[in-house]
Amino acid sequence: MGFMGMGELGSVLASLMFFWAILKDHFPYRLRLLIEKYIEKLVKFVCPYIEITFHEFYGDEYMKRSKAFSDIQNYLSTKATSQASKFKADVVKGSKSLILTMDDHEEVPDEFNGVKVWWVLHKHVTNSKSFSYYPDSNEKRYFKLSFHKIHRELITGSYIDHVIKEGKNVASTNRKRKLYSNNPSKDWYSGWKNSKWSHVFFEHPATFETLAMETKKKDVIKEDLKKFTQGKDYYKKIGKAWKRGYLLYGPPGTGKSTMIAAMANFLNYDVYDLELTTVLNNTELRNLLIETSSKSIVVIEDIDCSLDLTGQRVKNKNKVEGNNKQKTAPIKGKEESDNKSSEVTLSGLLNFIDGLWSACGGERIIVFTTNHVDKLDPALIRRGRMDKHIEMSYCCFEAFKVLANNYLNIDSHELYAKIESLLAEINMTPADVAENLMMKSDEEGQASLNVLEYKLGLHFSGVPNSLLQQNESRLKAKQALLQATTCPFLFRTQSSCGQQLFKPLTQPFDGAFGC
Ligand SMILES: Nc1ncnc2c1ncn2[C@@H]1O[C@H](COP(=O)(O)OP(=O)(O)OP(=O)(O)O)[C@@H](O)[C@H]1O
Ligand SMILES: [Mg+2]
Repeated sequence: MGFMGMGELGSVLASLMFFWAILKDHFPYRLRLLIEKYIEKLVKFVCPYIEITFHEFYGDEYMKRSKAFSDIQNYLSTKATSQASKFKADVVKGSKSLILTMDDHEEVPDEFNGVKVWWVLHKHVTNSKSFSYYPDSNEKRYFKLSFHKIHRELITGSYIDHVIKEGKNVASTNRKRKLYSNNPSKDWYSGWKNSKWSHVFFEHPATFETLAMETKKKDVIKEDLKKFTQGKDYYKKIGKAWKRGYLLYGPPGTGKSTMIAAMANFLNYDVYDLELTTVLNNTELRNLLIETSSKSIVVIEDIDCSLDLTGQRVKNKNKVEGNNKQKTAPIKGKEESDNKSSEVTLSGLLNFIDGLWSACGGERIIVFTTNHVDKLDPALIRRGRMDKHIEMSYCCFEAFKVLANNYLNIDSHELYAKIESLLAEINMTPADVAENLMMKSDEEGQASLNVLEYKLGLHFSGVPNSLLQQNESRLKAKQALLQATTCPFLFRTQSSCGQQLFKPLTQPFDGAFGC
């Protein structure tokens, strides 16, 4: 017999209970207890279903919201949309979108390993006059899970765990991610709460799809990240802390910071942007890192600039040898006005990377970026500390195609062959290419009104200074490339407008080159 078939019996019992609730005060106390005992037995006998309740709050005065309740709520929000007919829409703080949850008393069925269960959200209103910190303490909500008693083991053993785990997953994909930056230690205890990190919501749009890089290289990185996130048991088995270090290196404008944003978006992790120049010593560093949460990327940008990592060991050695009690000041040009020098050392950083900090569990990725990989102490970047070294290099043709697709929405163009050969010849960063392909929105607006203005909108940002130092033939090649990369923009604009608003430029203007 299905659960719904039990419905009639259930309603008979419910009516019985209803009348009992009205009449019970007229019965003597002992008789009342006896009747209640038999009613309970009767219910158990005719109804082979078990019910488990999960209350929203627990505790008497200092009520705490139950984590299990919110996990179940999240889990059921995915089921409710396909199964229930009445919903409640909620804007949950820190969540990306509106969350649909089942309405009160709405029943949502679910199935697990072929076993059917039913969830209902109930509301219980009490007339209690007791004082509580919870504003709506007279209204108590709880989920009721019903299932056949022959499945007791399966449901209590694995189904509830499954619900809680899935609920947590839903919460983590729904929540808005955060970008944290470390505060100077003098501000840590100034407010009413501990504030080592301050945060904003992380809304960087970069993804691996929009990242200009060879597809193969991107796939390797994505695979590596995926393996890491799924590797909890593996890391436990081999006795290593669950962390992974990446070193991104390459010239400015090759997409190192963009790659970090793409990683964070891919993994759905928070980002901790650690500014080492404001960290005074290793203890502060440790305190900061201990407060990072699991599922996060800790980023230290431009390590070669923020710490004199190469010289640190030598300096320390000199200090010991010369018995010099003076403090080393490894950070270059830092906080002179503050009159405090940072004592963060290479070994402090290494110890943390090596796993003392990671002992507080949770999956963490640490990313270092640098423009000068050759400047770094080999001890810092040896394998095992930085598990993966990723070179971000100048724009290759494949990367150019990604950018052209992002910015101009085109997959091919007659100029592509020319661009390909030019890119093989000269070094141009993806940032340079992107700048040339980008429509400047202000000018774009005016463009629809005035063709001449529109032409100015095509004006790309001049020739970089570094070019002037290059020899003449390379300069020419670069100019030709700038010209070629800009042309698809002209062509696209013509076709998308449906009519020829303007002819492709024939005259160079403002140092730029016409097609
Ligand atoms: N590989 C890339 N894919 C897509 N866009 C890129 C790429 N590289 C650079 N860009 C564009 O150039 C801009 C600058 O790139 P980004 O800040 O990531 O460079 P960087 O390598 O971190 O430079 P720096 O070393 O100066 O910090 C980005 O906003 C992005 O629009
Ligand atoms: Mg950067």
